[in-house]
Amino acid sequence: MTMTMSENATVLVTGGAGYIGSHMVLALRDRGRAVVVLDDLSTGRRSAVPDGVPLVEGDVGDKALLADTCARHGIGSVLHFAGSIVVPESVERPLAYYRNNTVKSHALIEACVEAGIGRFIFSSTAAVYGMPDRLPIDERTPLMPINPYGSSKLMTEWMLRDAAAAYGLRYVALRYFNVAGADPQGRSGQVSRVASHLIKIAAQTVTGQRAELQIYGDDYDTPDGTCVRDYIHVSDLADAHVAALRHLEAGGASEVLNCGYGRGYSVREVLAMVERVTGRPLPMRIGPRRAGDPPALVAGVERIRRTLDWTPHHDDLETIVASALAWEERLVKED
Ligand SMILES: NC(=O)c1ccc[n+]([C@@H]2O[C@H](COP(=O)([O-])OP(=O)(O)OC[C@H]3O[C@@H](n4cnc5c(N)ncnc54)[C@H](O)[C@@H]3O)[C@@H](O)[C@H]2O)c1
Ligand SMILES: O=c1ccn([C@@H]2O[C@H](COP(=O)(O)OP(=O)(O)O[C@H]3O[C@H](CO)[C@@H](O)[C@H](O)[C@H]3O)[C@@H](O)[C@H]2O)c(=O)[nH]1
Repeated sequence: MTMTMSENATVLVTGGAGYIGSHMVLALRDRGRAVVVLDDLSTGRRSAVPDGVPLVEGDVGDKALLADTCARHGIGSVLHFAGSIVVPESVERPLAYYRNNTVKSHALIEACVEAGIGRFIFSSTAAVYGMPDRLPIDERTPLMPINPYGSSKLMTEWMLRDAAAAYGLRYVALRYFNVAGADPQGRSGQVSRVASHLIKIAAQTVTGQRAELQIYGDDYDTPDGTCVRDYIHVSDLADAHVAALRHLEAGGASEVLNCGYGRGYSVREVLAMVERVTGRPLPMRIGPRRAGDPPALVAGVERIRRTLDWTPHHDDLETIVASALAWEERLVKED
């Protein structure tokens, strides 16, 4: 397949040494695209950036570095993953979250406008919806984040909306639901030890790094009393970004799109799958509810299916869980 001019331009992936960003780099490289990573390695790892991919080690809020990087590498599109992601930490340190997620995104968007970079893809989150009472959650659902993390992301969506109107930038904001799993070829996965995500914690428990797992509440108004989430495989999520990039490169309009499968699994269902994959009981107990957990979050996916040429390939809880466990086992062996 021949590439168009815009497909020849290098893609800047901020946060490309992190969990989702590293899968993004793989997805782009697998398609022969030129990629540069900008990451301060605060939670990411140098080893997550494949050989041959330039890593600019620095801060996404550093405008001089951004201008230099964009000019030096001939950047045509920016995929913005860099940020702080731990919801309870955002409650304790809100200003740090607004600085890292909102203020630094402002610097990046401004640098793109100044450099004439017209395509931008942003990692947003289902946390912008807060506690919606109707499922599935479509993109017209009122935006009422209930924590600074969600607010910091929503403010970035708004900056993009307004910058697009004023300066002609085109963007896609993808509101991820629950991202999980690892590269099917075992090239990357979730590396951070300070994990709060259910499937990562289950994998740490299976590999003996934790004695047991706690279910945060079994008295929710859901079929089995535990919270329901829409788990999307990280490689399908990366492919959705590739589709979003193609959409923008083909001249498509700015879009805000949910990114999930449109199906929910309860915490108990996820843990039962972990037990099925390992063939062993998982040490667990019921604990109190975790503050700020909505009972159920399931993506309305009509808009993304209509807008992007995106076909998920790993829409299967067993695949998600098995790939996360395989990655965790590999991490433990390496240590
Ligand atoms: N993991 C999820 O379930 C989930 C859900 C919704 C949205 N998101 C969003 O996806 C993005 C990636 O999340 P992740 O799970 O890969 O997290 P991660 O912590 O693994 O990756 C974030 C990366 O950004 C880098 N970074 C952070 N601040 C930076 C800065 N100021 N300058 C340069 N680099 C910086 C980190 O070193 C890390 O490599 C985030 O923006 C997050 O808000 C994640
Ligand atoms: O040890 C654990 C960890 C989690 N859970 C539960 O598992 C569910 C999923 O939790 P988690 O994996 O932490 O994800 P969420 O809290 O749903 O948040 C994720 O998904 C959101 C979008 O849905 C994103 O905005 C967030 O960034 C991302 O962390 C929740 O009901 C938790 O209470 C447990 O019961 N025990």
